[in-house]
Amino acid sequence: MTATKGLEGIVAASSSISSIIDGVLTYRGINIDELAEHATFEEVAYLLWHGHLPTQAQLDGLIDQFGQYAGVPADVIAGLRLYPKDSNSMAALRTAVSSLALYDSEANDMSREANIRKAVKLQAQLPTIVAAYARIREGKEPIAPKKGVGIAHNFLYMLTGEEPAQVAIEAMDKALVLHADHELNASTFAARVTVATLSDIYSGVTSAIGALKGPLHGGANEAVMVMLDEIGSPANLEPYIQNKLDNKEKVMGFGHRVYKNGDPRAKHLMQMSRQLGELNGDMTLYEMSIKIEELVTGQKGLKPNVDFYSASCYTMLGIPRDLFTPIFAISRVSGWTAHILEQFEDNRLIRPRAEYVGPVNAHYLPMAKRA
Ligand SMILES: CC(=O)SCCNC(=O)CCNC(=O)[C@H](O)C(C)(C)COP(=O)(O)OP(=O)(O)OC[C@H]1O[C@@H](n2cnc3c(N)ncnc32)[C@H](O)[C@@H]1OP(=O)(O)O
Ligand SMILES: O=C([O-])CC(=O)C(=O)O
Repeated sequence: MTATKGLEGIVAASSSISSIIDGVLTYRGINIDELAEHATFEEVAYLLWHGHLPTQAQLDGLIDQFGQYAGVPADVIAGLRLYPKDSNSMAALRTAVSSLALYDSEANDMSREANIRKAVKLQAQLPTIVAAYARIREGKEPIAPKKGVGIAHNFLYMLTGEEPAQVAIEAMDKALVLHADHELNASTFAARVTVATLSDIYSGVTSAIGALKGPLHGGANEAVMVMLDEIGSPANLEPYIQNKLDNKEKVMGFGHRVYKNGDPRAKHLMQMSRQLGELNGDMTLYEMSIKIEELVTGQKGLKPNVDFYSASCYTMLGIPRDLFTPIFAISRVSGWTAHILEQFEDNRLIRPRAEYVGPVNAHYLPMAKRA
């Protein structure tokens, strides 16, 4: 038995949710470029869960359900108030999502109907939790969700307490569409491994949030902004990046396990970054990002991934950098739950083998004989 480090190239599940074939990403067979152009996030969530785009009535029904479920149990909000104010925002989200199960009477109901309902609940409640935690740690009161508006609109509203500009809603909505699913990425795999033991959907999503948090995965979007902040001004950019490249340090937001010729989502985020810069009348972050891409791609051949331009976009939308990865989770919970539902449909325990490289023929030593 020989291990493949990082399971590179291993096909570990069959799925009909999203595909990456020859560098083209589709959700249920629809090219991401078409969805980024035309679809709302609510349509995409429906598509991922049900396998087809919703009719108007189905879409209205889903938005109604989001309105019905977006409130978070008072005890979960009370819990957020107890977390240390400087908690990592993904750790706070992971803890709060895990606690949601305690207040859901159907948390352990494994029927498909209950699981679909819980997927919709989780999708509705994650934005409420992220916005509430962001406000609580600043000493502000959480804002109750609105009914009848989309996830992007509601999230921005709950974060600021103000009616968001249409352009901000559209940008956030497109970002959510672009992040919704991505085949067997690490967090989705974590979710599938967890529920393949026939554990519940809350456990699966909690595992997924833990996996998304890391800087080699979703946490890279925050790390990109840390890097842009460290660079500070365009004059420092070239020496900063050159130093990283010379020292073989990773430049966050570049490279990908599957895409070697570029991530098809990055161009949409790059365009959004440019447009937001134009609207704000400040092109600094966009131009710095373009320059970093020129240097890293020019010298290493590495292309930006989904996390690179999302960092400048979210910053230009006025979002604090440690909410970038929680926003990724707000979108990806649609994909995680679609994969959990798919796993339950044809489940088998996921239990690979390890190549043993430890000592052999070792023996128990009495305490007195140990060094
Ligand atoms: C939503 C997402 O999860 S998208 C990915 C987000 N993560 C990041 O942006 C973090 C930065 N990128 C990386 O760490 C990697 O490219 C990953 C984790 C995305 C993919 O990792 P892997 O497929 O395991 O590639 P691996 O890390 O082995 O890299 C292969 C080579 O490219 C180099 N490399 C890969 N990414 C980068 C990078 N961002 N900057 C500099 N060098 C890099 C590695 O150092 C390695 O070089 P070597 O062969 O000389 O040792
Ligand atoms: O697929 C991956 O490995 C990471 C990624 O881009 C995503 O999860 O969106």
